[in-house]
Amino acid sequence: MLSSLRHGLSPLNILRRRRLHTRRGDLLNRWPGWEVVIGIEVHAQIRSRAKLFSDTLTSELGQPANTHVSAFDAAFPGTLPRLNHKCVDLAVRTAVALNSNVQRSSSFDRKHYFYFDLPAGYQITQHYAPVSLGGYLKIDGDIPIRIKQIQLEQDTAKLIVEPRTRTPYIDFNRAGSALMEIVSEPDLTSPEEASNYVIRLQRLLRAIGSCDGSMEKGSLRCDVNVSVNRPGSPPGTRCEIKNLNSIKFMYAAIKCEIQRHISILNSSPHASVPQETRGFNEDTFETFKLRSKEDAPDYRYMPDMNLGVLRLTEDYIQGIRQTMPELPDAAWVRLQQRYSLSDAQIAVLLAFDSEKEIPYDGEAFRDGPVAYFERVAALTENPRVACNWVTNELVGQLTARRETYNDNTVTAEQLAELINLVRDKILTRSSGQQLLRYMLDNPSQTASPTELAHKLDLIAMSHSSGSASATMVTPAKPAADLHALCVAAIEGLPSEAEAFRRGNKNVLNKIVGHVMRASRGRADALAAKQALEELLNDHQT
Ligand SMILES: Nc1ncnc2c1ncn2[C@@H]1O[C@H](COP(=O)(O)OP(=O)(O)OP(=O)(O)O)[C@@H](O)[C@H]1O
Ligand SMILES: [Mg+2]
Ligand SMILES: [Mg+2]
Repeated sequence: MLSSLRHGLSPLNILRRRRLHTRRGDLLNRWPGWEVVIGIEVHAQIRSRAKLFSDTLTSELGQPANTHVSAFDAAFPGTLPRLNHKCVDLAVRTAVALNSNVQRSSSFDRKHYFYFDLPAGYQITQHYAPVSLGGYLKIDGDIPIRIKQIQLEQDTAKLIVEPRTRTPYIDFNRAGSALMEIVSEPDLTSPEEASNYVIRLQRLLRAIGSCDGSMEKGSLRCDVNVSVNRPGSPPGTRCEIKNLNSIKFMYAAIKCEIQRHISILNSSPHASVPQETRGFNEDTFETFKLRSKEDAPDYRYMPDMNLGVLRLTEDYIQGIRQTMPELPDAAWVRLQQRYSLSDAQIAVLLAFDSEKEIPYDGEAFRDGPVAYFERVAALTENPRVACNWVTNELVGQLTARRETYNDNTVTAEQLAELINLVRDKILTRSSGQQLLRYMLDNPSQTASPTELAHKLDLIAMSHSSGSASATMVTPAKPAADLHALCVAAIEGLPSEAEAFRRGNKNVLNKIVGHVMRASRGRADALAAKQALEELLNDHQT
């Protein structure tokens, strides 16, 4: 423990680290006698308004087909590419966030293949000299997964096959949009780590605004390379599973592929896994062969002579470095240290934060949930309580309404005032929740929660007139109300009252429940309990 502390690890980190290492070990035991090696190529669509080499606007999913196409995107003869620097900015931003070495000079190459989705017959990519080399992304806190390179490339058109007539249709909206291919080294050792890597990468890309990270919308797609080997032997032959578009499918595909490799290798001492490119069948949850290494296309890579060398100055790279926002790992540490939030609270808050809208072309972000929480925390006394209101109540209610943070209409000032009303016992927690619901239903940036609480008759009943509620505001209904409700409850439940008087103290909860229901949540359970006890005991004497 001491030596770990000397290395700057908190006891919590040590625990987490131990758990991880045992977990890594446990996972290895799942396939006894085998080691698993995984490397992932992530294709991330760059969040830019214009495409990579034309000034056509990029499209959102669901926009009418073939409405975002320029002559260049459709490969009309005589059209020339012109590099969109906003895309370069965002790729460099990504490289910096991944601790990768941005190359002072890089270039573009043509990768040839013939398919309906590629009008020019080649894709412009960075084969020989990518924009960035090396780097790493930490998963599970402290396991670095090395990045091999980041390259810029064009996206293809979209092929849509009409299932009934099997007629292929092509939508060129996506053709020529900018992608970053982020290639990892083969450092991942289990499907869990692979999922974790992609989730972390997704979060990072969203935090810096270079990609919206949505696998559902196809803005983030993964090719996963899997091999297995005996411990101590060199890595086995990799198979690449193409185009996985959800974490769930990626996880299943890797598991299935590991088992397939192991059963091939177990089938005879001389068996070997053939190198293949495979697909994943989302219905059977199995991978299937697309092509073998022998029939792998010859891409005939060659430099694209229409594009010069991309040269970046040190000043430019430094400029991007200086505009980096806070990254998720740093935010985690800050939230922990400044506000003493629990791991669970931070996890929810950061997950919620990733719901914020991603601006285009690296424009400034609007404040997200973390900044919102911090404003609420500054106006209230207890950050943990503030965080609970943001993560449980606000997130909970927005989720129940099928909304996200971007739909939230309650200002930080309003939520803080509401929290303080509950803190001062002017509102019970349940009335606070009701008030929040009302405020979401009736958006108004100027409404005062205190006034609304009066208007809606939500002010807490208190058994003592000297309570905070009496000093802060004039309760619409005085403490007498609670008294009256307690009297009514005792009258309404005579046998329970009798049981209590005979010494059955548990029955009091039932009477309290009655009062709480009758008060529509305005009564404080503890105050009701005390008032009932006083009444029942008084009557006894
Ligand atoms: N033995 C192995 N087992 C699993 N993954 C591996 C192994 N060797 C390499 N990889 C991974 O395979 C991926 C190779 O990607 P890379 O883009 O370099 O080449 P490629 O797949 O041949 O090219 P393309 O971009 O045309 O698909 C990397 O993520 C790398 O980490
Ligand atoms: Mg690749
Ligand atoms: Mg590949």
